[in-house]
Parts: sequence; structure tokens; C-alpha cells
Amino acid sequence: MEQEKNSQFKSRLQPPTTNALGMVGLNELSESNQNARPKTTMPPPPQQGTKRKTLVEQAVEYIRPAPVAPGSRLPAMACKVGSISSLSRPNPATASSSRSNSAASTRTTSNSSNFSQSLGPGRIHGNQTFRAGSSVSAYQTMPRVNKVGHRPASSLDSTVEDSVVLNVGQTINSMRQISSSTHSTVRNTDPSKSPIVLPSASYTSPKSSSALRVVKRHGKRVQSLRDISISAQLGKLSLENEPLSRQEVEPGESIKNTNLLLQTPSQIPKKHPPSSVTKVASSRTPSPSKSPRKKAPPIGGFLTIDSNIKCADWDVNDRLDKMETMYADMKAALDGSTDERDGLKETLSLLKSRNTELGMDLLGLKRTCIDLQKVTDDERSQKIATQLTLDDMTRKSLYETASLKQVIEDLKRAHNNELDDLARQKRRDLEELRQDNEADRKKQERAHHEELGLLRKQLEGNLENEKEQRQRELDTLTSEGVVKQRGLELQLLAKDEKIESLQAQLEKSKAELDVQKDIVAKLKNDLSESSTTIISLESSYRSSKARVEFLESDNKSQSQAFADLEQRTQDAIRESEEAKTKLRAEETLRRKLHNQVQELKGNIRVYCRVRPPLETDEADRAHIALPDQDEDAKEIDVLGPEEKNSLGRNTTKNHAFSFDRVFSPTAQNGEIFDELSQLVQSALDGYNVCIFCYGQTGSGKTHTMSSSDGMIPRAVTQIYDTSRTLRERGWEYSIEGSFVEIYNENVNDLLGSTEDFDKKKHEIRHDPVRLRTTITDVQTVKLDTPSRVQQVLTRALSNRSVAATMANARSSRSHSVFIMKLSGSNSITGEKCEGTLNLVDLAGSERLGHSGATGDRLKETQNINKSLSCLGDVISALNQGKEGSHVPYRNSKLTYLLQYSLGGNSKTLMFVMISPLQGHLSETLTSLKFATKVNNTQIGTAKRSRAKD
Ligand SMILES: Nc1ncnc2c1ncn2[C@@H]1O[C@H](COP(=O)(O)OP(=O)(O)OP(=O)(O)O)[C@@H](O)[C@H]1O
Repeated sequence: MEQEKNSQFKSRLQPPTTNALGMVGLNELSESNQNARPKTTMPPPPQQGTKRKTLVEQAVEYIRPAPVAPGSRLPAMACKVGSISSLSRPNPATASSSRSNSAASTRTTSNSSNFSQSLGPGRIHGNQTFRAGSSVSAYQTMPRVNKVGHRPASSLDSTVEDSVVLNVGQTINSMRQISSSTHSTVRNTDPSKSPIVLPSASYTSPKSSSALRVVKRHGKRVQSLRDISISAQLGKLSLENEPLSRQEVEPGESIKNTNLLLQTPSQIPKKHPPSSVTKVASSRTPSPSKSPRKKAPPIGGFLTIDSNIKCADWDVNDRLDKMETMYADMKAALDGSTDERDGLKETLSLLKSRNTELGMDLLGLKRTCIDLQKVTDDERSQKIATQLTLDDMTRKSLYETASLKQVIEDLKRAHNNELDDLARQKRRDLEELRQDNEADRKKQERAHHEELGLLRKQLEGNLENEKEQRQRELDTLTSEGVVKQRGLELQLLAKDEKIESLQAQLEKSKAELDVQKDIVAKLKNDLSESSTTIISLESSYRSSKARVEFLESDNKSQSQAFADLEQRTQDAIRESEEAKTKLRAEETLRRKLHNQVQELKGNIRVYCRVRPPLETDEADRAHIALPDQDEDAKEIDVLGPEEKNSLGRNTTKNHAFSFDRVFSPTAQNGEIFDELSQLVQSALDGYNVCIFCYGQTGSGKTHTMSSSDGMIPRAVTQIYDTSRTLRERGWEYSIEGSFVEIYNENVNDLLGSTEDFDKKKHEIRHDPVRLRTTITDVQTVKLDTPSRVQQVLTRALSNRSVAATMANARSSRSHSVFIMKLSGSNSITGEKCEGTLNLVDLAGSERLGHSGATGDRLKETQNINKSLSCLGDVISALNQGKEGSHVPYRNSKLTYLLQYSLGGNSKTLMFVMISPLQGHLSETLTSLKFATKVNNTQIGTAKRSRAKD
């Protein structure tokens, strides 16, 4: 263990390195010393400006009592040893003798240096500290290093300044060197180097180093100081008195501050009172006058081997003088050294006493150390014992664990074996059991099969018996069911028949009941009638009885009265016949007169009707006025649109029109028909009548003509009523009707199929003899009753609306013509007549050409305009009134169809329908102008001259 610790200590020391010159670097050397203990424990560097203490003060300070606790480090002792070692003379003999000392003393000495390097703060060092030899070996390396080369003089200064440690070594070395030179025992192996060049050289011979170690080890060989050259030592001392930083050594800190090594023996602190120390210090310090150092010859003045070589060249006298001078100097120095020796003796005595004290302390410490060592040994032995015990226990436990494991393994193995045996046994048992079971099962199966066979046979027998029995029962039940079913069916049939017969009886009873009811009602009626008859018969019987009684009483006078009565009756009949003949003649006259009246009124008449404004009309109303509204209005004034006159003023023109009749917006269809009925009568009288409705779209044409109370239904009603009346006068009428439209100059049958519209060609044919017009392939309906007329109107309007979906707004873009042919004959007079009533709803008269219509609309417009224009031309031609002159009926289908209803004996009535809205004003004025033109075509009637607009 000691070796281990020593190696540890060695490892903690950094080996010194060499620089390029093979010398130990100063800093590194210092660092190697520092490696002896942690840096943290290094004392702080000397502060500049701090008052430097003298060596004596430092020694006193150092020796200042510091309590040494047991187990703590021993700085004072180490310091003292170090201080002593620093003063020791490197005596080879001493060194060698010291090497031959006992092991114990050697160990103690080595411990001193080791102690200064290896003790750490607070650490308790026992024997180990004293045994450590690493510091010794480290310390011994220094001379070997220095042996490699001499340190140059220049490095000395820096060494002194830089490292106190180096100063110690240098001081010791210089002392050894001086000593060597004094005794002419310089062992410089390098002859090239001057042995006297370095006053404080760092050169250290191995032997001097050994001497120094011896000094260090023993510390008591102060007598070696006698070997020191006093002059050199004094010179050295003067040099060493150069500024040295004071370094405090803390208690417990190792002796690293080697400045103490620079202290002279007089500076070594003592335990004596300060006065004595001061005395020693003062006695140690040589006076300037006595100090040989100031008068010491230059080092270069010493004799060397080389100087002997040149001796022949020297002046002998001069040399003698010099030697005498040197001798004197030496003598003076010797005197001074004598004083010094006294001081040193005192110091020695002091040191001895100190040494004794220190020895005592050392003994105490050794004891303490021994005690501590004992304690440590005890603890160690205890620890070892404990460790051994622990090891034993561990071994035991391991052994036990192993044995337990082994036991467990054995148990496991045994258990597994048992388990395997059991499993095998179990398998064998199971196999046996299975075989037994299998045998049992087979046996039971066989038994079961046999049993099953028996049971099956038994069951099959039972089943057969049961089956037969059930079959018999089923047959019985079936036969019974069939019988029952037949009975039930028969009953059902009987019941059905019974129900039917009952129902027939019920029906019969109901019918009989109804008959009986009717009979009863009739009988009641007959009874009431019979009662009435009886009553009247009774009254007549009474009157007859009274008359009979009267007649019986005046038979003759009654016979005369009867003859008179007979005569008067004959007279009355004759007068009646005469009256009827007269009436027929008057009817003929009436017709003639009516026709004359109509002709007087004009064969072409124009009525104007203003449509009332509708709820949907939002536009402004036009200024339309009827000046003679109170009477039978014939005039109408329309305020025209705003226009600019020649002066640039806005003016509105009043347009006044006059017609055969003007109907206000409040006029109803019945009022209008009163004016129209005379023309219907003309149609019955055998004239062709044509009634137009002309006007723009929405002006009320259809409303006037075809509505439920329009002109067509009213005309038909009138015709029926009149024909019934005329029947008394011998006239029988047949009425036929057809309804056509002219669209795009095509005639379509509105009572036919809509599929034939615009496809089927209907030709218009005229009978110039009879002045009758017929259209081929159009349906002609006998209008027996007014309801029949209504059916015709409905169908025509329906077809028109269906066609309207195919051709947009067809009703407004086509002319519809309702044709009624009225044929009358008088069986009494033998007269016959054929009249035609044409009720025409013209297409919208608005000028669509200005709107730029194209395609079908353009074609429609062109055809409408053409037909209306042709109508105007026809009327204009008729206006000229010359018989036999050309009238352009053929220019349009409309005029061609109405050829025999326009002109001649025909009666024409045109309704001009106008809208009350301002927006339609332009069309209104156009329509009124066209109507005025027609109105002026009044053939045979006195034209009423009226101021025109
Ligand atoms: N005198 C009136 N009193 C009440 N309503 C009227 C009258 N005249 C026309 N109307 C109404 O005005 C609307 C347009 O009338 P109508 O259809 O008869 O015009 P129209 O000239 O025949 O038009 P279109 O040329 O398109 O057939 C209808 O709803 C109709 O009932």
C-alpha cells in the first residue's frame, strides 16, 4: 500500500520539462514546485506597496504560535526544517553520511520535504505522509536537471524576480558554489564555463545537492556554516537582501513558501521575546563599514586555472600587492565572520533550544500520529474484519443461493419428472378409459340399433294401423263433407234463387209501388179534376137546368135567337177572313215599307261605340266627348295629340266625328241591339244584312259581337221570336248557320276540325240568280232553337282559341264571319224569301306595319291591311252609286265573301269600336276616319252635311 501511495504521490507531480537549451524552464520549475499542492492553497502574491518586512520580522511572524491541533498539519515544523535546510552547507561528506543513516532517520528527513509538498489543507497525514518519497525524488531531480547546463547569468535576475522558489535553490546553489570556490573544490565538469562567473549562479553539483539534502534531513548541522565562504556568504546575503516579498504562511499550509529558506540563521524565528530576536537580528546584520561585501573584489578577480597559464605575463609585485590587499580584505572579512560566528553560535543555541522544543512537539505529534495510526489500523482491521465478515456472508449467501438454486433445480427436475410420469400415467389411463368407452359405446350402439329396429318395426306397424284408421276416417269425413257441401251448395243455390226472386219481387214491388204511386197521384189528380169537373158540371147542370127550364118556358123566342146568333157568327167569320187577307197584304206592305225605311236610313250605316275603361287599364284616358249625349248621340269629339303649329306653339286639335249613332262607354249591348234589330228584321224579310265590327285590338269588337249578350245571340233570339210570330201569318222559316274565319286570305271552318285550319281549301261560290253565296265544305248547322245557336258559338270560339295557340293571337289577326241563312215561305200567300245575316268581327285595324313586323306577323298584317283596304275600296265604289259600275269585291276574300251583302239591296252596318285610352289615340283617330269614309257611303239616303274637322 505504501508503494501504491508513493506512486500516487509521484503521479501527482509533473515531471520537469526542458527547454531548447536543455534547461528546466523557470516557470515550469516553479510550476513543478507548485504541483506539490493544489494551486488554490497557494498564498496570494505579494502586494505592491505593502511594507516589506525584514527577514527577522518574517521569521518572528512565522514562528508566531499557531495552535497545532491533533491531526492537523505541522507548518511550523516543516518551516523550521526547511529553514534549516536552506542554511545547510552542501557538504558531500555530510550528505554521504546522511545517506548512511538509519532508515528511520532517512524516512524522517524525506518526510520533511515531502511534508512541505504533499500535505493538503485539513488533511490528516499519518505514516503515509512520512513515508512518501515522491517529493524527495522530485526534489532530487533538480540537481540532475541543473547538471545538464549552467544557467546563464542573465536568467538569474529573472529568476530572482519571478520565482521565490528558484531564489531558494539559487541561493543554496550559490552558497554551495562559493563554498566550493573557497575550498578550491569546484567540480565543474564543464571547463568551458567559468566557475566564478556566477555570484549567485544556479549551478548545483550533485554532491552539493546531496549535502543540502543532508542538511535538510538533520537540520542540526549548523557547523557546516563554517565551510561557507564568509565573504561570499556576506556578498550573497547582501544580494539576498534585495526586495523579497513577504509571504504569509497560513497555519496548516505546507511549507511551500521557500522564501524562508533565504533567511539567515539569525532571521529564524525564535520563541524568545522579541527583544532577543531583535538583538540577534541586529547582531546578525553587519555594519556597512564592516561588511566585506561592499569591498569584495569582482568575481573576475579570483584566480583560475586559466590565470595560472597567463601567470608568466603578470607583474609579480603588482600581483603581490594585490594578494596582500586580498589578504587584508580576507582578514577583515575573517574578523567580520568571527562576529558573525558568534552571532551564529547564539543562533545555534537558539536553534538547538528550538530544535529541542520541536523535537518535543515532534514526539507529541508522533505519538498523536501513532495513536491516529493505531486508530486507523484498528478501524482498518475492523473494516477488514467487517469486509471479511461481509465477504463470508456474501460467500455464504452465494453458496446458499447456489445450493438453493440447486435444490430448486432438483425439485423442479423431480417435479417435472413427476409431472411427466403423471402425464404418462394419465395418458395410459385415458387410453384405457377411451378403449373401455369405445367398447361400451359399440356395445350400446349395437343394443341401441337392435332396440331401434324393434321400435321401428313396432312403430311402422302402429303407423300403418293408424294410417289406415285415419284414411278410413278421412274417407268417411270426405264423403260426409261432399254430401254436406252438396247440400250446402243446393241450399246456397236455393237461397240465391230465393234472393233473386225476392229482389225481382222487390223490384216488381217497387215498380208496382211507383205505378201505384203514379196511379194514386193520377187518381188524386183525376179525383181533384173530377171533383172540379163535377162541381162545374153540377153548376153547368144547374145552369142548363135553369136554361132548360127557361127554354122550355120560351121555346119559340129561343129558336129565333139561335138563328140570329148563327147569322152573326157567319158574319164574324167572314169579317175575320177579310181581316186576315188584309193583314197579309199589310205584312207585305210592312216589309216593303220597312225596307223603304231601311233604305231611307241608309243601306250602309255606321255606329260608333266607345269601350269603357277597364280595371286593368292604367294608362291615361283620352279626351273623348259626346256632345249630344242626352239625345240619340250621333257626334263624338276626340282631342288629338299635342302638335306644334307653324308658330312653334304646342296645340291640340279637337277631332269631331258624326255617325248614325254614337254609343257612350256606358251603353250596354241590349241598347245597341235595339238599333240593330231592324236590320235583323230585314234579314228575315229576305234581305242580305252585313254587320261589321271594326276597330283596333282590344277595342271591344268580340265583346260586342260574340259575347253571351252580344249581337249574334240577340239576333238569333229575335229571329226566332219573329219567325214564331210570322208563323201566324203563314210564314215558316228555316234557319241555318255557319261560322268561318278568314286568316291570311284563307277561309277556315270554325265549326269544323281545327286540324283542317289553313289546310283545307274552302271555296266561295256565288249564285248570281238567287244572289246567294255559299262556301264549300263548311258545316251548316240548323238553328232550331236558341240553345243550338249558343252551342255553335261556343264551338266556334273554342276552335278559334285552339287555333290561336298555333298561330299567335289568331283571334285578333283574323276576320270571323257568322253567317245565318234565313229562308221563309208563306203557305197562304205562297210567298218566299231568303235573307242572309252576316255578323263580321274584323281583325285588329292597328297599323302594325310601322312596328317592323316580319315573317308571319308581316304576312298577317299585310293580309289584314289588304282586306280592310279592299273593304274601304268596295265601300268607296258603292259610294259612287252607279249601277253596273265595277265594285272590287274579288280583291279580298272578305269582300268576295260579302259580295252580296255589300251594296245593292243589302243592308250594311259597321260598328267602329274605339278605345278610351290616350295611348290608343292614334289608332282611334285612324279608325274614326275610316268609319267616316264608310259613313259617307250612304246610298239612297240623304247625306247629312256636317262640318268636318
Ligand atoms: N262595352 C264594354 N263593356 C265592358 N267590357 C268591354 C266592353 N268592350 C270590350 N270590353 C272588354 O274589353 C276586352 C277587350 O274586348 P274584345 O276582346 O271584345 O276586343 P276585340 O276588339 O275583340 O279584341 P281582338 O281584336 O283582340 O279580338 C274584353 O275583356 C272585353 O270584355
